[in-house]
Amino acid sequence: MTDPSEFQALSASIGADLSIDGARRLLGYLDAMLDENTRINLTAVRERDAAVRLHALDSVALACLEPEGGPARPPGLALDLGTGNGFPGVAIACLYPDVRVVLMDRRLKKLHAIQRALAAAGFEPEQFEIAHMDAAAARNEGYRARFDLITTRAVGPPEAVGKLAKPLLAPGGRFVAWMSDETEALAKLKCGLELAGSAEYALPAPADRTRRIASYRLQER
Ligand SMILES: C[S@@+](CC[C@H](N)C(=O)[O-])C[C@H]1O[C@@H](n2cnc3c(N)ncnc32)[C@H](O)[C@@H]1O
Repeated sequence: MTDPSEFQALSASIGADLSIDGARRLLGYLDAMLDENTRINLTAVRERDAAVRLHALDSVALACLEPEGGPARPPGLALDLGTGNGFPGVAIACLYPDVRVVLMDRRLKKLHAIQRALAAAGFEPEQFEIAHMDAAAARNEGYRARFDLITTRAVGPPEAVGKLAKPLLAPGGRFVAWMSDETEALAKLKCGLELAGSAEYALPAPADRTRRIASYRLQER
């Protein structure tokens, strides 16, 4: 059973710098989310060791991008678009304790389950905002040009999700997408975002797979 110091070492092994407190908080959330998952379908990954790697470790890979492609400094306001089970949004809060994270999804039941898991794991509610909406409507709901960081994992192809994210990015903000190693990190997305950096990393057993994360910024004209 992976404990916080082991998880901190796993994070370091893929190039992600996570504090011991961040590791403790993230594993606490993972356990609470897996408990919620016994009642509402949040993830198909039910076994803890696999979930530690496929959800928690994969999410902290965000920090592998710094400083080139990711946030050069902790982002002020971040959005996890299509948060589902709370990953990678909750990991952003554990990597950057001063950041406020908007967890957005169109499925209310999932958002309620995330809220219960956050409370059970002892997170301060002020660090999060729960946004129940389709991301396509977010620009008209007060979220236009607001975010320093927008993450998306397992929601759709970067081209499609980038189109939803672009109007929500603040100047200088980054759109970060997770992909399998077979998916190419495109130099430009059709919506007008360009590649700022990418990283490849291997998730250890029992996950055993290579992953890629890519960061995009608004294209300069
Ligand atoms: C497969 S889950 C991914 C969950 C989590 N991000 C992860 O990496 O495990 C995809 C989630 O995206 C949400 N979603 C898909 N399209 C969306 C949209 N346009 N706006 C808001 N949420 C969306 C779905 O409701 C679902 O909860």
